[in-house]
Amino acid sequence: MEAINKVVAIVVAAGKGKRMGNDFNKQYILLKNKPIIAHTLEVFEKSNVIDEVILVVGKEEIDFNQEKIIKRYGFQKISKVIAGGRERQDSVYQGLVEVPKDCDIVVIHDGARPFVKEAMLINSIKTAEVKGAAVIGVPVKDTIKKVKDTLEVMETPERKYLWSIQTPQVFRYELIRKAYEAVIGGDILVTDDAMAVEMLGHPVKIVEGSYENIKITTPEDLIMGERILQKEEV
Ligand SMILES: Nc1ccn([C@@H]2O[C@H](COP(=O)(O)OP(=O)(O)OP(=O)(O)O)[C@@H](O)[C@H]2O)c(=O)n1
Ligand SMILES: C[C@](O)(CO)[C@H](O)COP(=O)(O)O
Repeated sequence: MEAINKVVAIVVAAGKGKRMGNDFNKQYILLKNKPIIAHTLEVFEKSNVIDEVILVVGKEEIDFNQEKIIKRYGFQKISKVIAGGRERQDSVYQGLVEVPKDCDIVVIHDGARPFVKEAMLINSIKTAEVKGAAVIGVPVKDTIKKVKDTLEVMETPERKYLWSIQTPQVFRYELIRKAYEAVIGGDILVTDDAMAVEMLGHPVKIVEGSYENIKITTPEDLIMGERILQKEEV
């Protein structure tokens, strides 16, 4: 196993938050009086295994993030705040382009997942050091069906093989850069980072995470988020 020098995190927060239904980016909604994105960045700031953070935000939100998030909460590890792209994959790619050359491991994380834990970072980084690619996930609890556009069921995959995938998703830098170079500009939309790596034919290992590592997507998730924070305070 090669020695690890530098671990860089790319936190993507350049989405529009359409499913939340507000006229502003959902990442700035307050949970316990703090913006969602600040909760997320705090975990990376305090982490012992993250050296540097690249924050990817909407083009018009760069100044806001510098002033109201980074300065306001005193984040020191954020080396760059850059503009994202149209799709999540474009935002991740913009981040990858900015990763310094001496980086060995890249940790990609959704800004909208504020309940990421240090243990998830440690375990996924350790696994990616050995395997090249590791993603956090949990076994699905519901039965999942593959359906047609008409909502007619096509098949029911065996549940024991189905996992719900979250972020962080962690990779050796050369591997994820190569995987994204192959995807960007093409027709395929990858819905997570591992999918780009899988398309290269490289194996990806799942590291078990937590059902609380939710992505804040719709208004119900805010209620769940407040509950999770309340529980953590006790
Ligand atoms: N062009 C995009 C789209 C998404 N993201 C980020 O990717 C993460 C996961 O995306 P999602 O939850 O879908 O966020 P939005 O795209 O903002 O939500 P919606 O699809 O409801 O508009 C979020 O942290 C989001 O900010 C991004 O950086 N750039
Ligand atoms: C990357 C991801 O969070 C893994 O679950 C998810 O696929 C992002 O999807 P979105 O539609 O961009 O929120």
